[in-house]
Amino acid sequence: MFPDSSTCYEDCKATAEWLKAQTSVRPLVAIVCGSGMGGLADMLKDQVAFNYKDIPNFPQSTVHGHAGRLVFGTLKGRPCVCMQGRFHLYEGYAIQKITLPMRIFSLMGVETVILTNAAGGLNQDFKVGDIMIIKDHVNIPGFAGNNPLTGPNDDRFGVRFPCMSDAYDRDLQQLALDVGQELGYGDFLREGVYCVLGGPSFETIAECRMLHKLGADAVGMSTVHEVIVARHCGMRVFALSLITNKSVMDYDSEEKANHEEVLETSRLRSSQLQKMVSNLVNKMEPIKHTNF
Ligand SMILES: O=P(O)(O)O[C@H]1O[C@H](CO)[C@@H](O)[C@H]1O
Ligand SMILES: Nc1nc2[nH]cnc2c(=O)[nH]1
Repeated sequence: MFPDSSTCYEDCKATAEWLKAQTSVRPLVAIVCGSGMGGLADMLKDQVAFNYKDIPNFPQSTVHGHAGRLVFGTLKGRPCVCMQGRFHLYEGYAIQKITLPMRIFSLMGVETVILTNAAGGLNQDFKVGDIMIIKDHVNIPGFAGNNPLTGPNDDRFGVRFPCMSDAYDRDLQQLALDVGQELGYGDFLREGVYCVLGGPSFETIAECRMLHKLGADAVGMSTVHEVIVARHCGMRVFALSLITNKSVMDYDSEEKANHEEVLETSRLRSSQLQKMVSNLVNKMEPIKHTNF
């Protein structure tokens, strides 16, 4: 239940210092690539990349569609770091371990985190290929006490009881909507509530019906844990879901959720996702620094 020692402040600091010694890039923005969305990292210029296996204290990616590389570079002239592959609870890592990169990024000076994910569409108005800007979340593992902040609180990261009603930055949500409209994406741009489950099994029909009734528009197995830790460290958060499949809500349906469809939808939307994220990064106001 409690974090293991490899997730403590000193180890996060050691990894942040190790990375800072390997690259002169001082990222202000971190981008986390969802399943099949690793192409987002290709947008970075002057890349310096590390395999996760070479980074001290970093977990390894085990999921198809998550390459396991940390890529530094610039996007529209702004220093960024991109996780080409994230970690999920179902891979067997402690929840504190899968969120460790957020703390390392914070210690490196990152101010804004952009998270992307592939998700099933619970909202019946959503279509496969829709991009949903996340305005809120439902943390089902958290209901059972599986929260990444479980254990002793280290005040050097943040407060014991962080607020989550402002988890998703409203200005960035509006900016993303504007950017999407300008790009002509209005037909497939949505807003909604993301629900995280532990996975790796996809949902039953009864579970999908229940989650929809609870107020969730999309369901997945990631992001929320990272958001909680990023907010705990005081970073600004923007997140989006690509609706890669429609959640099965009907006993007459022949549809079956599967990871191949998830990856294929991500591939088909990769160019629009890249344009949206790069334009968002280009237009977002810096928090403290004025030199980018
Ligand atoms: O959330 P990301 O990493 O995009 O991955 C999503 O896609 C996988 C299922 O196909 C699950 O890991 C789910 O969480
Ligand atoms: N839990 C869950 N995760 C997903 N990731 C992509 N699609 C889905 C889905 O339908 N359910």
